Amino acid sequence: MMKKIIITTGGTGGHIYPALAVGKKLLNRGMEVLFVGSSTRMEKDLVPEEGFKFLGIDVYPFQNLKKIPSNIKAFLQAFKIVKKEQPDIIIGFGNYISIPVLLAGAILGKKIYLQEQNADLGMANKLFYKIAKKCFLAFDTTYEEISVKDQHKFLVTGNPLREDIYTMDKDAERERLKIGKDEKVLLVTGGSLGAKSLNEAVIKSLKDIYKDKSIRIYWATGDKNFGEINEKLEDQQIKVSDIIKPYFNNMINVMAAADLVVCRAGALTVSEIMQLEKPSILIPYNSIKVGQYQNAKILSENEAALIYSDSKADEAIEKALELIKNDDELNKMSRKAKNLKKSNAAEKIVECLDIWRS
Ligand SMILES: CC(=O)N[C@H]1[C@@H](OP(=O)(O)OP(=O)(O)OC[C@H]2O[C@@H](n3ccc(=O)[nH]c3=O)[C@H](O)[C@@H]2O)O[C@H](CO)[C@@H](O)[C@@H]1O
Repeated sequence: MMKKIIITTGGTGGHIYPALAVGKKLLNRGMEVLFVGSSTRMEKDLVPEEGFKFLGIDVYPFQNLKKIPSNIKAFLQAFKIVKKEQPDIIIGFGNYISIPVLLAGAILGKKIYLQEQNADLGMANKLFYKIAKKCFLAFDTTYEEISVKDQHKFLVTGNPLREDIYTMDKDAERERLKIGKDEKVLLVTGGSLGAKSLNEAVIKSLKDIYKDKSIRIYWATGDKNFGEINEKLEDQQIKVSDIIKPYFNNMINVMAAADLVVCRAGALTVSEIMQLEKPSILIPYNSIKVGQYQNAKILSENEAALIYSDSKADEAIEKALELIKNDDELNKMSRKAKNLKKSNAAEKIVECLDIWRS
């Protein structure tokens, strides 16, 4: 009989893309896959666009006490879904959004698996790993921090990335983007939501960057800031073209073509940097809650990246413009990033799931 898997996740690209990567592997191997996420956030569009069945529940961050009634409702919605669908397993990809389905799954005695994208275990995964069959980790450092008695619950696989990244070639992508032989590509990205401080720093230097014909910038601004940025650039008489966009659907291709990446330290971006062997300058989002500094440290402690604080975003851009001209240093950083990569995580995760016996 066809096995059924519920995947639960949402909120940001960093939680959704790895879930989609695993979902696709499962579909290809003949499994039935159902996604459950928030009815209001990115996953409600992203997941169906990728051809998956999606059910939305009305879940909100648990710190928001006003939302308690709504979250009770979300749990009841999740309970109904799990009871009706009778999945063989449930896989949670972190975020508060995954909590109602995982809780329902636990009560109904379902096999639970987890995936943690970040260096530090997030709240949802901390809550559930003890009852899970396995929690798949992106980074070795996370495993090393876990108490010895719990380590058997964890397996380091790397982050599941979009499949095409594993065959991506820098020269081919540069050709496709019509990048000249002597042109240096600087990619600036604030993650799936954009980064205000980073955007402001870029605006300040954009005229200089444009003047320097040897540098081509690709800049993902995020949706929120794009309108405002557009106005500011118009004031400076800079034309927004296809290299400055709120969001790049072809981010992996642009990153493959890049010589240097300046970005936040979301876990997926960090894993993509490793996979594509890119030197980077990281400006972690400065909320302790999301743990981006810990992600950034993995690259910087291995000399593959430099870290700047949010308040030093201007300096980070200045440094980027200097570093991008230093091939020796870029090559060295690239080699260090290469040492950290862990390929084919989705495949490894799927192999470990207890669904292959009839
Ligand atoms: C503010 C916040 O809560 N951030 C969290 C969120 O990050 P967030 O979703 O911002 O960041 P990630 O770097 O993990 O993932 C972003 C993903 O979106 C893609 N992308 C991004 C921009 C773009 O224009 N096009 C595009 O395709 C990237 O290639 C990447 O695959 O989830 C991550 C994974 O749990 C966490 O590490 C972050 O701390």
